[in-house]
Amino acid sequence: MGIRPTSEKFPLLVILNPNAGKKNSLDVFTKTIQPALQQADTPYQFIETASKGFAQSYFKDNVRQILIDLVQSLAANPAPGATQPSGVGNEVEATAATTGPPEVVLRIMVIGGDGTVHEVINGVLQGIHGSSDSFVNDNFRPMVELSIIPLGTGNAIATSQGVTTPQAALDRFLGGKSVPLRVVQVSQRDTTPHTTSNTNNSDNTQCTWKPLMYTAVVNSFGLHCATVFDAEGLRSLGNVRFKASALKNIAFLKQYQARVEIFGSVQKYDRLSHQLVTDTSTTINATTSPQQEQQSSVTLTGPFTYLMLSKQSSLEPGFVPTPFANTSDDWLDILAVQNAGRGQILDILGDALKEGMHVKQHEKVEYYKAKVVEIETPTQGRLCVDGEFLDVAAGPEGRVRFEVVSDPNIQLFYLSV
Ligand SMILES: Nc1ncnc2c1ncn2[C@@H]1O[C@H](COP(=O)(O)OP(=O)(O)OP(=O)(O)O)[C@@H](O)[C@H]1O
Repeated sequence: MGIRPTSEKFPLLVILNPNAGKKNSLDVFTKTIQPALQQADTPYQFIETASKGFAQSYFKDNVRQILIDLVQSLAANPAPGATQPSGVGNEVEATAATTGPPEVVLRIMVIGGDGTVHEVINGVLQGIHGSSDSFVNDNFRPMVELSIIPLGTGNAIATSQGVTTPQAALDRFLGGKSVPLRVVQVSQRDTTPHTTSNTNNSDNTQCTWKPLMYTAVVNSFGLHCATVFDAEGLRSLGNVRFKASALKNIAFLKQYQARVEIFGSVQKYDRLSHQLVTDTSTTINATTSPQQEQQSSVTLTGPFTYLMLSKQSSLEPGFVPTPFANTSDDWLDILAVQNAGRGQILDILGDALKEGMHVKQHEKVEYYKAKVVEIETPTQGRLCVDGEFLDVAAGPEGRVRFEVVSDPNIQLFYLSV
């Protein structure tokens, strides 16, 4: 995919999905974003996605060269007082980086929705770590700063930061402030005996995990997953497609069989004190034995009506299913509703539309903050992972693991706020 920025074009890459949301992103870019960038004297390279998967492939194929160009450009023209960037892989000779980490910031403006952001994140990480020689390490660790212009349907990441219009997002970008954007690794049980050192022993046998992708928004099972799945086929309805799909799935409400296990540290929402309470018996510390680490701290046996594992508090303006979720913390927020009837789930979702009242009010709502969660379904099941779908095999071999990543070589992302 030919286009990539050259050093004189830095510091900004703009990637635009013309198919997102109301399909007006190109228009908004031309009328609002482009003039503002020109006025702010911000040079940029523009990339328009041509199809689903384009953004991911683009970054997978090009991010290495993009970073090399950026490092060379910074080395040739260092900002006054800036730390010199050190080398990337073998291509760039290490420069005299003697104090502090290299300050290499790759800025990417994403014009579209959460699906496009998901592709950018996964493409960047595949490009950096996909080949045998990952070139990001303690000596070279760039920041990847995302500025999201919310022109998708839900825009969960931007909405969770209180940004609901392109102009507000543009103002945040121009303001230059950013916070960490933490991602969740999604892995599936690897039944072939070899590879990763990432082990867990949830059923008392040695188990390895095959990383599948990273998510930054929401993973779900049950009603929410079915709603997103059916809404894909209703794209022609525009933004009301989620409501139409949700109503259909509530009318024909199903309960979804699964077993959910939370490992390690857990906080649970306590409806009496109205706060999150840490279960100290689950806290992992120096005295925790490997056996204790491998036992689940919480097990939910279902059946589930609604199950959501989220890094964002809001999925669209006003809809706040996981009100304590924080883009920048290292927790994964879990909303679990087991075996609820139609009236109960309507009440719960109605209150989630009132800025997250459901957590305070409904006995059927369980709310946790966790680090590692595993899901297993007794029959073939479907998970929604940032708007994509993962069909999982029945039983232990289809088990899926969600883990907020602590590896600094993965946690490269920042968000303009
Ligand atoms: N040029 C294109 N043509 C068709 N689909 C595209 C194109 N570029 C990207 N896509 C796909 O469009 C899908 C929807 O994009 P995106 O998520 O950005 O918008 P959305 O679904 O409207 O918003 P949100 O995810 O915030 O609800 C993504 O799966 C993305 O891969």
